[in-house]
This record gives sequence, structure tokens and C-alpha cells, in this order.
Amino acid sequence: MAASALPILCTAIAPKSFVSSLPRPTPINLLRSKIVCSSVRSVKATPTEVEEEAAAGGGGGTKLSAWTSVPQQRWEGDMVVDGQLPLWLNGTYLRNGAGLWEADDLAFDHLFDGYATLIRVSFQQGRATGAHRQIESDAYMAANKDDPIVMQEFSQCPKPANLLDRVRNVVGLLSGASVTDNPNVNVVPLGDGRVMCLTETTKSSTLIDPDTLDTVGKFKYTDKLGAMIQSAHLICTDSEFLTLLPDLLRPGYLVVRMETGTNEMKVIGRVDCRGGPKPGWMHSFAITENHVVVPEMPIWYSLTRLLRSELGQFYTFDCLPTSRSYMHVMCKSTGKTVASVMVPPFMAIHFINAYEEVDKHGEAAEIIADCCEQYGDPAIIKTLVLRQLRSFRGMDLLPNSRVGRFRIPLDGSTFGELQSALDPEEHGRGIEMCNINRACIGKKYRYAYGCGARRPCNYFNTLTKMDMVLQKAMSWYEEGAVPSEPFFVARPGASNEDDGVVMSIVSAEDGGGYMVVLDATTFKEIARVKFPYGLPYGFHGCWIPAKNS
Ligand SMILES: CC1=C(/C=C/C(C)=C/C=C/C(C)=C/C=C/C=C(C)/C=C/C=O)C(C)(C)CCC1
Ligand SMILES: [Fe+2]
Repeated sequence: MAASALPILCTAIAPKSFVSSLPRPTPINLLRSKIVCSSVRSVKATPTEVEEEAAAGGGGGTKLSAWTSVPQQRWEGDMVVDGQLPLWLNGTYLRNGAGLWEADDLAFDHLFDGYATLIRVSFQQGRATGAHRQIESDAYMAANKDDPIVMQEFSQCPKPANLLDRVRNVVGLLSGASVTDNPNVNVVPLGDGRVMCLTETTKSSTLIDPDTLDTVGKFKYTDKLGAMIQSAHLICTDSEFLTLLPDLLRPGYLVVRMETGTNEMKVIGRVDCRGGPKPGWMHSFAITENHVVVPEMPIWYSLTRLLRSELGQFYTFDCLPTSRSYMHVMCKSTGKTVASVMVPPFMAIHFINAYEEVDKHGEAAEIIADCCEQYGDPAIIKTLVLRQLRSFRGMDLLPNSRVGRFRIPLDGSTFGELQSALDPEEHGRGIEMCNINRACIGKKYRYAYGCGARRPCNYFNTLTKMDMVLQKAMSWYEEGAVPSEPFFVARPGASNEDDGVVMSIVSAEDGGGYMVVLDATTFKEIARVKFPYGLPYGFHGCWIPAKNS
């Protein structure tokens, strides 16, 4: 019965034109696949732009699944392993991302808008099983109703047809009712057995079951902070999680902590904005052992745009290139801002790591903070429009980026520095989605793993290991493939920072999908774990070690 289940499921949830573009699972995988039907109403995908554009002679092609909705309510199955998985690799990798950009009559334009899609790969003694599910957020469920509703997503806002609609929109936004809860960016183990998925709205914080990928329910904050937006990259340590909450009424950022096992965010301190009357966009931030690093970029969420439902070239953002950029540093234990320096204009969606550089007395003298930096240009946001990703593969449209390294003096100076941590040519003048050995978070570190570029390309197409000491990089590349964020897993008992494996889920040019596992030291491929069909692109992942490992 299982052998025919996947095509039946696909037929049930997608019109013929879409199904025909899905890569066919191989018989061996079908025999091992277990399909579980969800109670959610089926998603009806419309024919994708990629098909239309390919038919019209566009450069997209039909096979690569990275930018294509793969309507899979629920799949679980054994996976075929090519190569040798290390026997010590026991645990679960989870990846979250915006993997479904069409539902009923809706079609999103931007990569960041898609409905949250979870992928799981679990490893045990050299074998692997996989799973794929949508998160059942209110936004996703509403989009699949007979009368679908779109909430305020990253680039999409509800379109008012008349004055009454306009008033409803304003009320919906200010009350939070029409703000998205689609938790499509990150997946974070909270250290107490709970696993949270989230995006930049606080109401998106959702608990999921890491085994079944079931949506457990909303994470209910018990504090009275009432924050509506948050960093999508909260940072979890052994005892707490730290995050930033932009304060929209009194422009600034609250730095908050939540003790492991609780639901209450407590304020450590606040940083006032210096660049203008509204807090800068802040998708991620960094910590050191004793400090929290708060970035302030010259690009802001615009409440006026949101309320008027009038999006600009950077959607809900306003961007003033003449505005200044700042880096603030807060002491974790006192909540005091110990540095607030002006830096060259920067644009960084993702911070990589930060640490304290000490003077000869062993005192912290400056903070080093590394990020994926776009030379101060927000153009990357436009690069991630689905039409461009689907249509212009092989064209050199990816804006230049680098590992930006901030030096923030702690001696009261008013300026900080921003330079490239290594020659950007080492990673093809493109770098994003970086990860490090988690044991090095907040500490001096040597290696970062990210997605780099082999040009010409319209998206990051390599996996790259960067050695920040030698300022050199090594890359993994496969023609036409789109790898997602590389994730480092340390070998138990390892003493070298790069002793372990790096894993990444790849959408292959032929329409297939697999996880590639690289030896983190040599950066050579050691195994491929194959999915029975190609997967959509995804953003961030996490690792949950097996209980007995
Ligand atoms: C800005 C104000 C509000 C609304 C904020 C909303 C609706 C923010 C939504 C943000 C999203 C969905 C961001 C997603 C970003 C994804 C990224 C960058 C993915 C990166 C991958 O790694 C109100 C709540 C209406 C209050 C007034 C101000
Ligand atoms: Fe992110």
C-alpha cells in the first residue's frame, strides 16, 4: 500500500499541472515511505511561475525544487544513504523554512513569505529516516480556508478594497490579529525538551514535536512586556535564552532573558536608538561571554507603510542610505550599555558570532562581532523575489557580500571599525547563512561554515568553510544545486573546533533532494542521504542529540 501512497497524496493535493513537475520518487524509497494524512485541508498549488517562465523560454528550468512549493502535508520514511555516515552521529537534525508559497488563490512573491515547512533527518548507527510537514499556524490554516485570508507577512499585506477594509486593516495590525504567526524562519531547542519555531513576530513563537513534527501549540509568554516583534534568532545557552525586542513606542531595544523551563521574559536592560525615531530592522544579533551586541542598521519597519498598506521597494521597510549605523554593547549582568559607537553604514541580516578581545591585563578591551554583510546595501532583499530566483539561474545577479568584522572599543571611543574578516574572493564575493561550532558561541573562534557563491549565480550555491585565522576558505559545489544553511555537529569527545560533520539539505538540479554530510575538517563529502523527492529551500536548522549519545 505504501508503495503507491506518495503519488496518490500528490494527486490529491495538487492539480495535474503541478504534479507533473514534481520529481518522481524512486521505487525503493516508495517502499519505505509512510504517508500519514493530516486533518488539514489539502493545499491546492497553482501552476508555478517557474513552469510558465520555462515554457516562455525563461532561464528557470522546471526541475530544481528549491523555489517551488512542494505540497507535502506529511511524509515520513527511511532514507537511502550513499557513502558512510559516522556511527557516532546519533540524533535529529531539524530544518525550518518558508517552503510553500502558494495556497488556493494565493501566491507569494518573496522567499521570506512562504508557509513554515519542517524537515527532519534522524540518524541512528549509520542509518537515517526523514520527515516533512507544514506547521499549522493560524496564517497557514486561514490561507487554506474556502475564503482565504492573507495576514501581514514579510512582503505581503492584506489589500483593502474599500474604506471599511482599510479601517479593519489598521485595527487588525494594531491589535495584532492580522499580523502573521507563520513561524517560518528558525527552529530552536529551548533546553528543556521544548522546541520552538519562530519568525520576527512574537505571536509566531510556536512549539512543535521534534519527532512527529506536529504543531503542539503557541508558546505562551507569561510576562507583561506585550512585545509584538522580536529577533528571529534568539540565542539559547544552557540555562537561558536571550533575545531582543524592538521598542516601537519609545524607540530602542529591550534586551531580555528567559530562564530555561519558564515562559517569562525578563528585561536585562534597554538600548536607546541613535539613528532615528524608530528601531532599525534586527533579524539577528550576537552575544559574547559577558555582553550582548545590539546592531542598529539604517533600515526600519515602517508603521506608516503598514497602516496604509502601501509597500515600497523594500516592502515594509524604509531605508535611508544617508542615515547612520551604530553598534551598541550591553553588559549581561548589569544591563548597562557599555559601548555605543557609530560604524560605517552596514546591512547584515545574519550575525555569525562575537567575542571579547582582552588587553594585557586580561580585561575586555574591545568586542569583535562578525556578520554576513552586504556592503551597506539592502538590495539582497530584492534578490530574494521568487520570480528572480526561479527565472535567472546562472545569471550573475547575487549582490556582493562579505564577512563583516566589527571592532567595538570598550574605552568610551565614539567610533567602531568595520572591515572584511577575509578576502571576499575566497567565498566568491557572496556569503550568507553562517554557522559555527555551538561550543564557540560568544567565544574567540576560528571556523565558520556558510553558503558562498560560485559565479555567475543568482543565489548562494556553495557550502563554504572559512578559516578566520588563515583567512582562507574551502568549498563544496555541485553544478546547478542549491544547498541550504550548513550545520556543524561536533564529534562527541572532540577537542578540535572543526572535529565533526557539516550537514546541509540540497535541492539538486535534476529535481532530487538530499542531505549532504561533509567531514568538517577536510570539507570532503562523506555521505548523501536521499529524500524520495526534491525539497523546497529552507532557512535555519538545529541539532537534538539522541538521548543515549
Ligand atoms: C513593524 C510593525 C508591526 C508588524 C510587523 C510584522 C508583521 C513583521 C513581520 C516580519 C516578518 C514576517 C519577517 C520575516 C523575515 C524573514 C527573514 C529575514 C528570513 C531570513 C532567513 O534567514 C506591527 C506588529 C503591526 C506593529 C507595528 C510595527
Ligand atoms: Fe535568519
